[in-house]
Amino acid sequence: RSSIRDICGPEPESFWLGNLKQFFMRQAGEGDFELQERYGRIARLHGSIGGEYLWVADPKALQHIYQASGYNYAKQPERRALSRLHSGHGLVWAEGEVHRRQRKTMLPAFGAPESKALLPYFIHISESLSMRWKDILLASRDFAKELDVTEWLSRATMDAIGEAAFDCQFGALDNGGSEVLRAYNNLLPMVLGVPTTDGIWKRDAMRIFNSSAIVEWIHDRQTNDVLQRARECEQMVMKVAKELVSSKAEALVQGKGSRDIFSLLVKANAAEDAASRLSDEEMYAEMRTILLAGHETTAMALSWALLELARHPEVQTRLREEVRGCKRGEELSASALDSMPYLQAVLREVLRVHPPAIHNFRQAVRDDVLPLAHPITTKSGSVLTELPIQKGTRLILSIAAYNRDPDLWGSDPHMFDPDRWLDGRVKKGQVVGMYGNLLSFSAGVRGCIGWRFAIYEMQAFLVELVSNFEFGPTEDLKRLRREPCGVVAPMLEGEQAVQLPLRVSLANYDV
Ligand code: HEM
Repeated sequence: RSSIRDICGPEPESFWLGNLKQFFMRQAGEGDFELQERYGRIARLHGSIGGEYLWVADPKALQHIYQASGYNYAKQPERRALSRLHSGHGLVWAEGEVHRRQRKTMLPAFGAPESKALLPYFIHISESLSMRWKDILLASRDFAKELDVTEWLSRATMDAIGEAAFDCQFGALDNGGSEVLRAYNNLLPMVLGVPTTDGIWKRDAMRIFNSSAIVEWIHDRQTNDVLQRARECEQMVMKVAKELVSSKAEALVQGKGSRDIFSLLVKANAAEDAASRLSDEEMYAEMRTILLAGHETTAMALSWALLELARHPEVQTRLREEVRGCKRGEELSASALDSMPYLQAVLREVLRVHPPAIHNFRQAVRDDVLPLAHPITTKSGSVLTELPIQKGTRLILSIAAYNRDPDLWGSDPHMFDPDRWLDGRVKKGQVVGMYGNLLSFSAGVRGCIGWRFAIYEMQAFLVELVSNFEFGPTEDLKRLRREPCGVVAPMLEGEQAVQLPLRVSLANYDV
């Protein structure tokens, strides 16, 4: 018998989909916030055709799963199989020993000094974006224009990944980039898609095989538009990956190593003993992984940041004043960024309210007992301070709900208010997440390897854009939706494309 059958949760809407339609076919996080409101931090959800999930937002339980349990909570097999479609057998896909080996080789490229050394790349790309926008605004009637900022940020973060991760000029800002890069644009929303009843059912029903190898075998024999696009993308990027791996290896032999992520990875791999070294196939997969994991996530986080600045002009003005006061025309340095507390507070608040990924999906590898920070009362009336978990239990770890827990972030967790980070409202103590105790970068052995890279990149972009431009809302924002499609993407009601139209104008220099 399932150990979670006695846990409270909503009644299933249907046998075919359980609660999955009401949970997933909403704007990002709405299903989570409703469970949080009604059941607290632990709930049971019904999956398709009799399946079930344990939904977890309790900080102590999450800390146990992410931090203390190592590989005891593995990725769900059918989700791993999906990740193979967009990034191959690389780090996002790998489990257990294979993951440990891949991650050990990749870690040195993502350390604190290595990430800090990438700041000049990010400054350079953010200035290029700024110049493009200035050209557009200066040519417009009142130096203001409605721009789809997500489209621009997607291109800019693609160029940033190109330079900082691969030492390649992708040219996405200048000319939309090559065929490969255009294929990567919006790949996640395309492959994982805005949830539909059909899509949710098909994805969840794969659960019955309980094997990523079988689901991958099925994917390899299916044809549909999504799989076709994923395959084309793979073929295109593999060509580039092969060239890149051999040119980096050649540069290393000639002693011409560079500081980009991939050069460091090739170097670290060459230093490994033969048994733990990444194969060529794995290196190609890591390139695809970094391209995808490091591109859309940052573009979306920056988009939500500009949206919140547009909605909160007082935050925008205060941030601009701090940035201009600290920067004073000098080249931006990491220590200058550290001297901007409001910038740090704004960035943390954006990542708290708008985490680009809102769930992690896991499965218990063995029987376990979850400790709970907040006791729960079961359907039969027992009060539990810890929860037994049976091997095979499927869990939905809610980044969205944890990031809005009133016990951790203050009594108004749904409000965007950077001041909570400065006035003591944010609770200190139990550490679950890796940046500001947020779960936005996940945590533990599978936590985001690129989080420092992302933080430097986003800081560089925010400093450049806020000091030069003013952001305001547009009429279209009345139709704005936060769509969960691999990453949380802005879309407009009734339209399919990822987009965020904001009014952008030149910022006043007298302020
Ligand atoms: C705002 C930006 C970012 C956010 C919010 C973010 C978030 C995350 C999250 C939640 C995970 C865990 C996924 C899971 O376990 O299923 C993850 C993993 C990962 N991220 Fe990031 N990420 C960001 C930027 C980046 C960047 C810039 C890079 C690389 C340059 C990167 C590379 C990776 C990789 C390789 C993994 C897999 C780690 C592993 O499984 O060991 N991410 N990220």
